[in-house]
Order: sequence, then C-alpha cells, then structure tokens
Amino acid sequence: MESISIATPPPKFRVSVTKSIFSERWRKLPAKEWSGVSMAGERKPPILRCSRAEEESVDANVAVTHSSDRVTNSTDVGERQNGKCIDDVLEDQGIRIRRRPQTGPPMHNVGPFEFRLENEGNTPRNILEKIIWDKDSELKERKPLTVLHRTLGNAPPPRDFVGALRASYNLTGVPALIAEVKKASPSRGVLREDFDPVQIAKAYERNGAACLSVLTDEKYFQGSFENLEAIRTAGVNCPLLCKEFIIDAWQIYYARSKGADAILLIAAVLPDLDISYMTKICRKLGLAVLVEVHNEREMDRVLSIDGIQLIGINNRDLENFEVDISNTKNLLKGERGEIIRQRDIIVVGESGLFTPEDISYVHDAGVKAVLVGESLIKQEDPGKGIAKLFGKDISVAV
Ligand SMILES: O=P(O)(O)OC[C@@H](O)[C@@H](O)c1c[nH]c2ccccc12
Repeated sequence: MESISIATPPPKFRVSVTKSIFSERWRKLPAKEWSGVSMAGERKPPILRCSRAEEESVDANVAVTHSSDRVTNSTDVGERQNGKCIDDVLEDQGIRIRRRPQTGPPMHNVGPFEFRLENEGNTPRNILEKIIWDKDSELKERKPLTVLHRTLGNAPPPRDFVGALRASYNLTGVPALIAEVKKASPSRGVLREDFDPVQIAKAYERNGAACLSVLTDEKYFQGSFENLEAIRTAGVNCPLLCKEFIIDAWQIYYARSKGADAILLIAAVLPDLDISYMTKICRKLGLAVLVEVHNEREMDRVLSIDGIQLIGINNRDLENFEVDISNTKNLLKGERGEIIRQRDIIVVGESGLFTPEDISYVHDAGVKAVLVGESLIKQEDPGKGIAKLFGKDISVAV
C-alpha cells in the first residue's frame, strides 16, 4: 500500500489516503468469495479472537463459573457484560487502554484511491494502546485453539516459578532475580546488538538468577517465541516467564505450548474478569501468573481478585515510559502492604533497577523479587552484571 498525505490535519482529525491496490484485488474475486468482505473492500477477519464455543470445548473441565460474563474473549463485536459494552467496563475500572475498534474507519473510494478518516476513536492514544491494537491484529493469524491444544501434550512440563522465587529469597536474603532476556524496547531502542538469547539465559542462570523473563513480542521488543522455545530446549533450568502482551486466552495456551512456566497479565489492559478467568486457565495448565500494576487503583483491583500469588509493581509507566522506583515503595505503604504480607503474596519490583542501592531500596519497601532487563543486558558480560547489580555474588548461598 502506498500512502500519500494530503493536508495538514486539523487537531485530532486526520485523513489518510491509500492507493487501493487491495480493493482492485477484491473487485476481481468471484461472488462466492465475497462473504466476509466489507463494503469498503476489506476482508473481514475469519476469526477475531478465541470464540467462546472453541475455548469452552477445550476448557470443558475448568471450573470457570463466569465465562459467559467475560468481556474480551469473544467473537461478538461490542460484547456486553451485564448490559454494558466493553468500553464501559474498562472505564468503570479506570482502564484507559481501549480495545481496537473492530471495524476500521470507513473507507471512501475515489478512483484508484481509498480515503480513511482518522479521529480519536480509531487512532491509538499512546504507545501501550498502540501495542495492544497491533497485538489484536496479529492474533488474527493464529491457528485454531483446538489444534493448539493438541500440541500441549508435547510441551515440556511446567516448573514451579513461584517456588523458585521463594527458594532463592530464602537462600540469599536478597530479592530473587528474574533476569530479562530483552533485545530492545520501544523506549530505549536496541539494547544489545550481539544478542544470543540462549547464551544470555545460560549466563544469567550460572550467575544466580532464580527465574528468567523472555520477551516474545516481535514488533516492539524484537523478541520471539522461538527465543522462548530455544531457551527452554537448551536445558536452562530456571523457570521462564513469557513476557507478552496478553489480551486473549489463546496466547496463554500458545505460551505453554512453547515451554513457558509463567505468564504476565497487565492490569492496565485487562479488566478484572479477564484477569480472574485467565488465572483459572493458568492454574489448570500449571502456569504461574504475574499480575502487573502501576498505580493504586490497579493494585486495589488486583487485591480484590482471588488466587493472586505474584504481583509485579512496574516502576515504568507504559503509557509514557516515565520511570520512578519510588512507585514500588508508594504502592506497598500502609494497608496495601499489610494485606500483601498477610496473604503471603510475592511482590516483584519491576523496571529501572540499576544499582545495589536500588535493590536495597525496593527490598526495604517489601519486595521479595526483582525483574531486571536493561541494566544487565547492556553489560559487556550480562551474567557478571548480576554481582555488580546486587553488590555481591548471589550464585552461592549466604
Ligand atoms: O529493562 P528494565 O527497565 O530493567 O525493565 C525490565 C521489565 O520490568 C520491563 O521490561 C517490563 C515490565 N513490564 C513490562 C511489560 C511489557 C514489556 C516489558 C515490561
């Protein structure tokens, strides 16, 4: 597609013009092929997300009582929960990340050009929203869940992610390390040119990491599921967190089929019912769940969900990339910290940790684990970077 910009856009309103190569192609299709093709000449995706029937036939023995209330895993456009559409549910829970509109803005054909009117409703407002909308488009390429489910039996068995964190913390007396295998990020660009995920993973393990986090998003983090699978099959014993932007239960099965031991759920993106439903699927698959929060509202929502064992406090705001490690301390103050201690939830301090002082600071705030990417991956020897980050060798018990 060739894009031509025409005029300076008025605020919050833009026109993009695209030379219509595709509409030519659709025009030539035989009539029977036109089902699933919208008036604007675009093919409607055959499957939007895990269809409920598809997912429930796989999940017949999961005790999910409220699956009919779920808000995001549906083929139904504008699905409703208790009479509310998804946008209302998201707004009620203070979730600012919207779902990608199911139909793009209308296309107008003039000669060989197609005009698309862009406005606030159909344009992502920030980077996290853009990632989520792109993820939604990516998921249309997936294979059916029933096919994926058959491959689960071939996956290596899940390992105890939470147990590994607890054991490491008890052994070393410092926060257990989840070291992140991360080549690039949208905020920092490429972090390491000579990136060998398996070598890096092995070096992290040798130098005391309790668990590893492997980025699988390709577009923004230059990660992949091949990396996850390669690390798993290379004999690395540390349990693996699949670091993905999960918006659909299908991704959880996929992560498991590639050897993941844990997955991430982001509270800024997922409503409570999805977190709760996905947590149940994970329990059935033997996966641990790290639920990530960034502010008080998200923390309170997550604390009201049953069965949460691991909460990550992200010091980076994924909407604008600002990093502030005092966020971890603030969210663990007072009653919230008390509830967390009573329930024996492990809190993971995430992002922006560079020095032994940073590690002590979040440890004093109450975290029992840390998730570290950039400060290790940028070291000449990422494995040796661990001792520098902690101010001591953590590969041996104290
Ligand atoms: O590289 P850092 O600043 O040490 O951050 C690691 C990790 O916390 C960060 O990569 C992260 C936290 N939550 C995420 C969600 C998606 C992608 C990435 C992340």
